[in-house]
Amino acid sequence: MADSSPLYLGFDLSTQQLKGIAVTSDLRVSYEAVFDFDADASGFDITKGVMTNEAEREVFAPVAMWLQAVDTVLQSLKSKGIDFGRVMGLSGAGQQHGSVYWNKEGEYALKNLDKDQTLQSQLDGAFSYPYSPNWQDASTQEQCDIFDRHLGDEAQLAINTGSKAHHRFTGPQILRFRTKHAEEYRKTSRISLVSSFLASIFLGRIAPIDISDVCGMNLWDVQAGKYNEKLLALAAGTSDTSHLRSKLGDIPEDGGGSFGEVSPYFVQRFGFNSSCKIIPFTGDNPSTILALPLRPLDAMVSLGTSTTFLMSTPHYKPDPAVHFFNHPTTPGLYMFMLCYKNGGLAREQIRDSLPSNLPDPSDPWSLFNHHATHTPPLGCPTPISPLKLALYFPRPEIVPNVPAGTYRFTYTPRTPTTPPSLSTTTSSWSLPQDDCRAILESQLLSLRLRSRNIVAPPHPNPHSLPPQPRRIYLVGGAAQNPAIAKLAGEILGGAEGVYRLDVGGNACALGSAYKAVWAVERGPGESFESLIGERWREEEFTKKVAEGYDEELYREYEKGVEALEVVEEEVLRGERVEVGTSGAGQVG
Ligand SMILES: Nc1ncnc2c1ncn2[C@@H]1O[C@H](COP(=O)(O)OP(=O)(O)O)[C@@H](O)[C@H]1O
Ligand SMILES: O=C(CO)[C@@H](O)[C@H](O)COP(=O)(O)O
Repeated sequence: MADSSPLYLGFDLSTQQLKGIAVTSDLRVSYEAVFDFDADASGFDITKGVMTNEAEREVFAPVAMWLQAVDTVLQSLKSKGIDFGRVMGLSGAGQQHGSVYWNKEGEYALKNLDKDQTLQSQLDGAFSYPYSPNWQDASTQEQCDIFDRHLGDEAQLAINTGSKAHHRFTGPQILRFRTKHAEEYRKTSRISLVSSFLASIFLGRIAPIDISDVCGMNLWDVQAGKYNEKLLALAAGTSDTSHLRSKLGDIPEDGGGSFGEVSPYFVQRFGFNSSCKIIPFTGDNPSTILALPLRPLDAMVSLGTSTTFLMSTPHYKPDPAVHFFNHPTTPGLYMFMLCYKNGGLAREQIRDSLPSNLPDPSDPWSLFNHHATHTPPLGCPTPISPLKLALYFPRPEIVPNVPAGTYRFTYTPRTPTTPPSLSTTTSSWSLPQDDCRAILESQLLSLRLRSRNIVAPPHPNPHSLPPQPRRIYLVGGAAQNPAIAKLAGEILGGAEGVYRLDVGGNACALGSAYKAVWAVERGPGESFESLIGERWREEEFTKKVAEGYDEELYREYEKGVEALEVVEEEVLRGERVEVGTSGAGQVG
């Protein structure tokens, strides 16, 4: 007899792919499909999922490509045998901050889709602007300066909206769009985030922006739970904010409340159950923390195109160096985040600079990993050698906010009798092999430096350990890499070890599918943590991939944290630094 038990779908519209995943009520993955933009999209001049205009530091993606991806991922799930009639709820996630500009005709077209035609062919003209600014965009420094000043200073903006102004945040992006593309802005009837854009496609009308993802705009007053009128007026260019407000729409507070049933287009074209509920789609990072019942002091490190460090916390401690968002499901909780632009692609660049003879021809990372694990910590062959530390930023970085470049240093830590010294000479470096450990170290040391306050446990510290996460969960493409897992434990600690989510697929899409399970099956007042926590099987769904805290190494890396602070100050000062995009010898 055919299986008629419920299924729940989750999607992840990230930088390089659209992923779809189906899970059962007991949280097991039953179907998965991926559409890789570079490999599978046709008709778009993209690289790594995006287009660029270097002159203006713009990075953007064609919206029509995402429509092509939705059709294809659904076809692919169907060809794998999924019965969409079993799907009782669906949710999803989008790369954060990106905005989609709809026109009036688009809103009409969305409500009147013909089952015999593709989404792309029917919605190609639905947008007043065909591109979505990508989170890697760095074109809005001028607008960020204005945003940071608007409430007083960047600390005040962070207190109000959870973050200081960032290039990629939607408020500064809308301000630039309104002035640079005035005619397109005038023709814009609605503005979606990437997450609410994807929800709109499934809903057949414009879906509201989600309560967590709205915090990635520099427009939402997190504690007041409403748009900040002054910031809205700044983005709108007028004290009458009603037009921008209606373009953005209202924000429902309940991350689990249904928007309504799936659009008839999907019922007729793919055989969806007409009572399948559309659950608010959130940002890819908020969705990632829903891939497991994360406890306070557990941390997730997402190693995708970007690197993000994520925690769920009841404490709102905004600061210009970090981000706070509303938690996607649970009022009273927040998501703490650090985000770096130069994650996976920067690591790939170093991997690709190595000779091509791999120790394991089936693993393109094998030589990189060999060097990363056979180079001593901080590149120090003896306890008295200077440390090697470098920043690798093929794109302008977020934290610290510095231009693209490779910045290599040697550093001698302070002693009781001598001051520290920093040098830009790289004569002691063996290149490119020393870069392999150095890139992982500087990326992880930055996470340690900036999460110090948030991982500090309440007193008294039960383990008497230095501040560090309890468990570290690695997710994203590079979570498969054993060298990265090992160094994550050595540098970040992890009192209970380093784990990888082992449910298959992709944590972000999985988190969305779990959100749909919770939203549809929850009892009155039942929290996400409680429902998912009861069905979760930690031993089966996760795998320990590294030991975590090692007292000696952890202490050793305190020198690395000290060195990183000095190096970042130096690079921010920019006095002795020549900026380039790759290669050795670009520093002073
Ligand atoms: N074994 C590996 N070691 C290191 N990096 C890897 C490995 N496998 C995949 N990656 C990296 O993962 C990245 C893609 O991760 P993914 O989470 O799918 O990205 P996104 O969600 O940003 O599209 C790629 O940039 C690739 O370099
Ligand atoms: O900008 C951020 C978070 O603030 C990024 O994390 C994006 O949300 C996209 O991430 P990936 O495509 O790497 O998953």
